[in-house]
Amino acid sequence: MTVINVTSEIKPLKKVLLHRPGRELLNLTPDTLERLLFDDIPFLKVAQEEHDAFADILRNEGVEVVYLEDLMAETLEQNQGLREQFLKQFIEEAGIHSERYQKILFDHLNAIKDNKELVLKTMEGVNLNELNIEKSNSLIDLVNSEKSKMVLDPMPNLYFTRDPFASVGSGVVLNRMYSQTRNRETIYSDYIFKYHNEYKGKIELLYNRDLPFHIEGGDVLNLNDKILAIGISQRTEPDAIDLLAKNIFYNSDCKIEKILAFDIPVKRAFMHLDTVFTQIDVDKFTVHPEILGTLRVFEITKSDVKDELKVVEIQDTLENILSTYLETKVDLIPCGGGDEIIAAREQWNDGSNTLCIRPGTIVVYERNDVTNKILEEKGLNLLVMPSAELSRGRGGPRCMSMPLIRED
Ligand SMILES: NC(=[NH2+])NCCC[C@H](N)C(=O)O
Repeated sequence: MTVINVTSEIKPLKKVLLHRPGRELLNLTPDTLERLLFDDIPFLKVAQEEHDAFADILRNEGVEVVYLEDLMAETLEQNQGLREQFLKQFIEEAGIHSERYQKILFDHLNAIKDNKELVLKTMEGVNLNELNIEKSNSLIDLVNSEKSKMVLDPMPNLYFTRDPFASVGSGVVLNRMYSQTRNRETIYSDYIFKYHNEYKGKIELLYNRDLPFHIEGGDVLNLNDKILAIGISQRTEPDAIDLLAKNIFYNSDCKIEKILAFDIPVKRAFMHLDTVFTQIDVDKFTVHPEILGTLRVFEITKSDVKDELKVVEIQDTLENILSTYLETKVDLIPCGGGDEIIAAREQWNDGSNTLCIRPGTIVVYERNDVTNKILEEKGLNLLVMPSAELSRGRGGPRCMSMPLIRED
């Protein structure tokens, strides 16, 4: 049975991984926004309603929706010994190194018997005021005079399931993330792929969270079964692409023969390649107009020498590059119709970050009405989702979804 199969951005979507935003969003504060990569504090109740509407849109289109929190809870359910290992690793990676606090946190979390509740709690984070700490005379306790303070950070970016790993063919690029705050997110996928009954022993890992260089799923686009596009961005280092390419070409069964590495500006509005363009039909993309000039792209293939790569630099427009590699003339539809103010505004709210369900049918945020109108005029079938709160995390429908299976 196929458990992962993604060889395109547009072939009919069959199964997708989401995370319903939870109480982790309640632990965002103005002081932590920047570190936790948010721009504002979403209203949880409405964010959840919007997210449920997203999931319903997908189900109505015949897509099977699975949730990260359920898969992780099932993983713990199926492997009774794993809970202790998971919690210890989780606490350590959260930066708790004092033995005493490790034990306090372990006992606190381990007391939650229901596995799903436990998983949700790890996502939410732990406040000092929940812990029954007898004040000792230790320096740490004396200095910690606050009453309400997060001792285990929340993971508010989890609802962007696009980023911790990427499905490529029947394999998985399991990422090392750019930021400390997101790196713990990949523990869940690591456990699911290694230990969940449905996945264990069946998934080839093309990259690994232990590797030193960072790469994120928002930068990985499956152009077709042979060509992968990857952004060189704030989130993805060239060194990671180099390692991934060598793994793919020389140490895996992956069918990818060519990687196109797109050099994009290192700034927040461009954080991943999928904030700059997404494919919406066989020959159509939505794009950020700022990327329409000449681009630098590196074509990476196998070299004649084993374990080495052949890299060729290309300088051309996005339109020419995509047309050449997809072997069809492509139409790039600029976000906001090309008007600079509208484009900047709608881009900020992920106007060019759409999720394609099948060629020509895409999920978009309601708030980007200028871009949406243009897309409709171009003949696209838009599935419009509410977006007032979810968009505050700076990610759109593509960021909020990880395809597990697309039809061939
Ligand atoms: N694939 C994406 N574009 N993801 C958007 C992620 C947004 C998230 N707040 C971050 O900064 O990491």
